[in-house]
Amino acid sequence: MPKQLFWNSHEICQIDGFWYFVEGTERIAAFRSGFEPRNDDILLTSFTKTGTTWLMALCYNILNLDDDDEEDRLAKKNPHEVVPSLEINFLEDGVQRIYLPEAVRESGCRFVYVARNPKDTVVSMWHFYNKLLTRGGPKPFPLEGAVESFCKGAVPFGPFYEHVVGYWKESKRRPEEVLFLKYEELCREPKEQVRKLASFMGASGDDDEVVVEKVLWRSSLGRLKELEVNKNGTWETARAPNAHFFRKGMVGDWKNYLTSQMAERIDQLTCLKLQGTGLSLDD
Ligand SMILES: Nc1ncnc2c1ncn2[C@@H]1O[C@H](COP(=O)(O)OS(=O)(=O)O)[C@@H](OP(=O)(O)O)[C@H]1O
Repeated sequence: MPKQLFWNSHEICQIDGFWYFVEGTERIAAFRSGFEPRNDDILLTSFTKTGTTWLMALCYNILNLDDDDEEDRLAKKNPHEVVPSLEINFLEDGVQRIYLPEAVRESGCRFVYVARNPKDTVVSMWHFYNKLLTRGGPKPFPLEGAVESFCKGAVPFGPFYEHVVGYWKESKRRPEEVLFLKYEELCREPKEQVRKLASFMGASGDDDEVVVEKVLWRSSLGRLKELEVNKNGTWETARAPNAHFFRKGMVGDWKNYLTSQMAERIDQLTCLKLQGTGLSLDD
C-alpha cells in the first residue's frame, strides 16, 4: 500500500485510491470486505470537516424527537459516539467516511452525503488537525502546506474531489437512495433541508413546523458547543477532545485565512474537477 506522511506528522496509506490514517487500516479493510448492508439501513457519509457532526445530530434528533431532555443522548456524548450505536448507522466509529461507491451501487440501503465548499473545508481541517495532531503544540503546520496537500489529494479520506463527485453522481443516478446535502444550504435554508432529510429518512412530522424547529435547535452548533460534555469531554476512541468538533460553523470563513493565491489555486482545481458534473461547491 502506498504510504506517506500527512503534515510531517502522521502516516497515511492509500487503499483503492483513497488515503486513511495507518492506524485505521485494518478496520477499514475488514469493513470493505465484510460490509453487508441491510435494506433499511441509512448510512451517513461525508468527507472530513464538511458537516458530519451536524448531520449526525440532525439525524439523531429526527429519529428521537419524542425523547425528553433526560433521554437526549446528545446531551451526554459527542454525536460521533451516539450515532454509530443507532440502527441507522451500525458501523464502528470512523468508518462512515470510507469511500463506498461500489457498495452504494450494489446495496439496497440508503445514503445521506453532506458536502461543503472546499475552501472552508481546508480551513476547518487546518484548525482541527493542528489541534489534534500537534496536540496544541507551539508550531502549527502552515496553512500553505495544508492547501498543498489538500490539492494533491493526500489528506485523510482524500482526495476530496473524487470523494464528493462519486457520491454526487450516485445521487443523480439514484435519488431515492442517495440524498446529497450541502453544508451551505443547511445554513441558508435549514428548515427546507431538514424537511428533505426527514422525508428521505421516512420520519414522521417532517411537515410540522414545531418539529422541524425543535430538530434544528437541538442540533444547533450554539447549543451543542455549550454543553458540558462538548466543552470538557473527550471522545475516547478518537482520543480527541469533543470541543475540537465545534468551532465557528461559518460559511465563507476561509476569507479570514486563505491568501488570494491559495484561494485561486483551490478555485482553479475545483473548476477542473467539477467540470461537466453539474455540481457546484460554492460558499
Ligand atoms: N451542529 C453544528 N452545526 C453547524 N456546524 C457544525 C455543527 N457541529 C459542528 N459544526 C462545524 O462543522 C465543521 C466540522 O465538520 P465535521 O463535523 O464534518 O468534522 S469531523 O470530520 O466530523 O471531525 C466545523 O466547521 P468550522 O467551524 O468551519 O471548522 C464545525 O464547527
